[in-house]
Amino acid sequence: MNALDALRRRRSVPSRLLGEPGPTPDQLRAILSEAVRVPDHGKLTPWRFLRIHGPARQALGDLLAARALERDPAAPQAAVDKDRQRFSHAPLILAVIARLTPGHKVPEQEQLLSGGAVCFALLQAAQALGFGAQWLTGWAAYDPVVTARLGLEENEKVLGFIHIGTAAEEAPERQRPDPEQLLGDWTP
Ligand SMILES: Cc1cc2nc3c(=O)[nH]c(=O)nc-3n(C[C@H](O)[C@H](O)[C@H](O)COP(=O)(O)O)c2cc1C
Repeated sequence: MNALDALRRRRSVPSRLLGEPGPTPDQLRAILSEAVRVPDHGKLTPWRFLRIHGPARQALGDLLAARALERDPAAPQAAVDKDRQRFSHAPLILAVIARLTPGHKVPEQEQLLSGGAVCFALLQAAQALGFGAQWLTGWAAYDPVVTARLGLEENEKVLGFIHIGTAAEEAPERQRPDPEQLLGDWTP
């Protein structure tokens, strides 16, 4: 498959449809090597990865469930259970963490965008190796208690949890915007 075909066929696989096997250590290395090739103004490397796999997935789910009840003691049981299972489907989750340098001549927006490109590159590399993947955030990515437990520093943000695994079934295609509708000509 050429590169354009691969891009045309790209789509996310919902995390609940992702299971074993996940990437081998060599495949993970290949995926990460691809992801760090993103455009990065000023070579700041304004991102890092956190691997969540094995029993750490359930531990993070338990942490989320406890925090969900702390945030809202009346949270419905079904919602809390969903949070508990959030990281238990895909065998591997890579949290992409932005490491921002405030006040740098490379604006923070560009540092964040570079991290967004990393997230997308992870999806593409995982798909190129035959895996399914999905980029998720959810409330936990923005919750200060959860991010502190993930070990984030003051200048860091979760840009996404990239869930990677083997798709149990083909994901449905979603309707895509018509690019012609989005294209305008600048006229002087
Ligand atoms: C920054 C970001 C965060 C996202 N977070 C969620 C999320 O928390 N829950 C969700 O259902 N989809 C989320 N999505 C959407 C999915 O990643 C994905 O786009 C969607 O499942 C459609 O798949 P596609 O990649 O084939 O368009 C997010 C997308 C982005 C870019």
